[in-house]
Amino acid sequence: MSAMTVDRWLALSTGVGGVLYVWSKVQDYIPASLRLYLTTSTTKIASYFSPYLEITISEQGIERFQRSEFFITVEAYLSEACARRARKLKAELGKDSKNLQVSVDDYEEVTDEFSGTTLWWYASKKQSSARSLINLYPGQDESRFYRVVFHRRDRDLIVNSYLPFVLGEGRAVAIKNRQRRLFTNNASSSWNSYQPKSVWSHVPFEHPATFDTLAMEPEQKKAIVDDLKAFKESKEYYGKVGKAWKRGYLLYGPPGTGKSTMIAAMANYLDYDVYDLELTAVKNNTELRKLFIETTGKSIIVIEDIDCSIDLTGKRLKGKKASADKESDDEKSKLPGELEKDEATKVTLSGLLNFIDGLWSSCGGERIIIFTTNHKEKLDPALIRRGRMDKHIEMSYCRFGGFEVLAKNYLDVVVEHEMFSEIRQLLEETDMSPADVAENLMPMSEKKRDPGECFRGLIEALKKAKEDAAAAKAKGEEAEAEIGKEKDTKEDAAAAKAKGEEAEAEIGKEKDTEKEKTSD
Ligand SMILES: Nc1ncnc2c1ncn2[C@@H]1O[C@H](COP(=O)(O)OP(=O)(O)OP(=O)(O)O)[C@@H](O)[C@H]1O
Ligand SMILES: [Mg+2]
Repeated sequence: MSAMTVDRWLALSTGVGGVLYVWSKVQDYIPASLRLYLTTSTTKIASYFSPYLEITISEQGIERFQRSEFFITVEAYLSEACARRARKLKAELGKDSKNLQVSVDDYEEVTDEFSGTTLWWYASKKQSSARSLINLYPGQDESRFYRVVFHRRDRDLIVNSYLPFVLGEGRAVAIKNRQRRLFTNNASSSWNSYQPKSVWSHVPFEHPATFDTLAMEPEQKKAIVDDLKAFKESKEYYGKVGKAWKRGYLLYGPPGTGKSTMIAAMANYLDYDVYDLELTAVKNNTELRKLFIETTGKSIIVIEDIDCSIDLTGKRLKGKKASADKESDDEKSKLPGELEKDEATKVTLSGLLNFIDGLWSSCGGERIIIFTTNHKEKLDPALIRRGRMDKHIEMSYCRFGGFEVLAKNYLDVVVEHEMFSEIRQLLEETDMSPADVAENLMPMSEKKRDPGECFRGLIEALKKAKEDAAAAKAKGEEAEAEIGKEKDTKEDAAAAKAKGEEAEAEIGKEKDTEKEKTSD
């Protein structure tokens, strides 16, 4: 069948393009009952004679006021794959309100090819059957849809291969075009049961950190990037071995060593959203589960300072048990409000473990979970064992490798500077966080952006930090010696006391023997 004949068929039988446009204009002047009759009758007659089938994808999602994911995906697919062939396009402000997104306009027909078959897509809208008196949003009364038309003989091909293909491609385009987001959990008092997504609020994620700007020893950095790359590309592998497609990282180290910066760099590298989970705002395990279920794939879920967020250590929990009696005495002295507060805060270690393993498996994949802590030793081993936290990354003080990155970032110094050898030496001997080193390399005024000046300042700061550390160490040793001395004195006193008691007992015994003798 020639393209002309097909077009005529389509115009006659399915009412595409211009026909629909004219219909949309005149239908408001026709009484509703007649309009319905005309629509259904023409559709019935047309479909009886037509060798073509059509599939409609409606914009209305399952939830009220929610757009169907399939509709959004088709929109993304068409704007990428077919918009070039359309003559009528529409432009909207896309992500971060900076980019223009161009898509196919309503009533404009575009063709697509798949496995040697031609299909026709067009977008249109129909009046919603339930008209309301008050419209809160523009266009609320209209329901938009996409319709694809194809020959009957291609039914299986379209349903089983083409539509899944459109779904896959559309998702990839939607992810590429989306504005990445940083989510934070809302307090449960503000959750809305009609809007499941209300458990998280979000802002655009625009952290500029990348692995290029992260100060770290190059080999360690490369190992992390390789690990992330392998994870991203291992969908099939995870499926083959029967594991959920997720990975856990524990970032530990002193303050200011770049743990939060590393998370931002990871998100930028993987092109993922970030869910920053504030555990102290979560009342119990049920809330935790709900929060998790509302996260999407291609995301990093972060719990910062895990040791401070929740009482997680086995030791502390055991200690709690032992002192249960004492606690119940304490509770008596608590105010009613305080008791309620304790009752409400019930996220437990096992709840958190379920959050990490149990639900992961049933909620789709491509998620990374990251815990950060300043004190790895305080964490329960169950929480950070391999399989839960697959990779433990130590973020440590700045050494020369990290410094070189900072010198390049902050001062554009890429070649060896005369002061580098002294800085290298000092960095090996002194523990200074990358945050502090960076502070010294960041001149506040444009005029002072002289590398030599900044490096001199850094050397001074490093020397001072070294002296301070030595002084603190000396003080610590002194204090230890003092404690040792006290200990010795105490031990001596205890020994003398014991000796005295022994001697007394001896004298007592002797006296008793003498008494026995005189009584004999
Ligand atoms: N390794 C690093 N590379 C680049 N910049 C860093 C690095 N570490 C720290 N910084 C700088 O110092 C600042 C603080 O770092 P960051 O918040 O990542 O530290 P942190 O380890 O998360 O600290 P905390 O334990 O207090 O949360 C950042 O804004 C960043 O500019
Ligand atoms: Mg941090």
